[in-house]
Amino acid sequence: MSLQVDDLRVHYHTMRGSVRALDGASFRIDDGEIMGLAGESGCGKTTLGKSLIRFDSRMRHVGGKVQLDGRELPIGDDKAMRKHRFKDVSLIPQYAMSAMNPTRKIGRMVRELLESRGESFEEIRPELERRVELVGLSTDVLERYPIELSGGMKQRMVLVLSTLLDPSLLIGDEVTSALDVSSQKAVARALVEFRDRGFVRSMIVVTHDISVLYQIADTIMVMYAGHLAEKASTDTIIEQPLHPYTKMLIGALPEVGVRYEERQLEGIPGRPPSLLDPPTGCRFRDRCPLAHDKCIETPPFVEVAPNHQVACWAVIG
Ligand SMILES: Nc1ncnc2c1ncn2[C@@H]1O[C@H](COP(=O)(O)OP(=O)(O)OP(=O)(O)O)[C@@H](O)[C@H]1O
Repeated sequence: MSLQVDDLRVHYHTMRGSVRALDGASFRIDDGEIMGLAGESGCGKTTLGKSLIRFDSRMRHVGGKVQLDGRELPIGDDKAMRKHRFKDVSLIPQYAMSAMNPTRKIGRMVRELLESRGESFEEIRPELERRVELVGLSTDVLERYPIELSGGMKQRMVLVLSTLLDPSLLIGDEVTSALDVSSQKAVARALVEFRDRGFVRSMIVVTHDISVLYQIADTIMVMYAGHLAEKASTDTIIEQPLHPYTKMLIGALPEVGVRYEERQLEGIPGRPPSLLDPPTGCRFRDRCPLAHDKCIETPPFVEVAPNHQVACWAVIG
């Protein structure tokens, strides 16, 4: 098993109080697994991804633990995490391609990054060039400035860079967003290829866009308002989702073959609760057509079939 997360709680401290962005997440990712992380904006996807690599100044590790390849990751300890970043766990943050330093040629940027980690650029260069070509770029890109590359080229370069030291886990946050469809496909293909070649053991791909996950993810985990709702194989999530919220989310995607009778769920009124003061129990209950008395208690995330977990009282009984 690659990643094991137990009861992870991450909150943001703000002037108005604690934002309970991730409130008790437990799941695992197997070796070789590409897990898509889906859910509406603000449900905590980025918080989960970031918490596995770097806390920002407002984030607090309130509880829970994370193990990668059987060893605990000191996620709340910025200094202790330093030796794991890039080598064991790597992140492609949202808007990574726009964050590339415009004043540095790409090759120089890679050199600086490697040297800051105590690695030799010259030793790694042949492998770097091989991977640059593998993602369909010419090695000339190393002599170019980021501004000279298209969005899709930059994103493939960011993928090469973030996986150069063969991390065990790669977290990609909206890596295909803001790209045209053919660039999206090229980046998605590169992600799968990198996993297949063992450049990275497992991946979390964070996106709003379930159709991207349909192409590349082995499993999909759905979040709702800081809680996990459901995790299963991609086919199961698309074709036989159990959680009412997953059904609603998938109902917005008729093109991936979802049954029409479920599309009515798209129209569920209401909005997710504020995470500053979330209700007790199931956070979806105010919008849920199946809500009943029991839902004032928080449903556990239970394995209802092999590799299929759901947190819903109407499903688990
Ligand atoms: N730095 C921060 N300070 C305070 N609250 C934050 C901060 N970052 C995120 N949040 C809050 O935490 C919750 C989860 O946000 P997060 O960005 O993890 O969601 P998300 O699902 O990734 O959303 P999106 O898809 O829009 O990126 C939201 O309520 C958000 O407002």
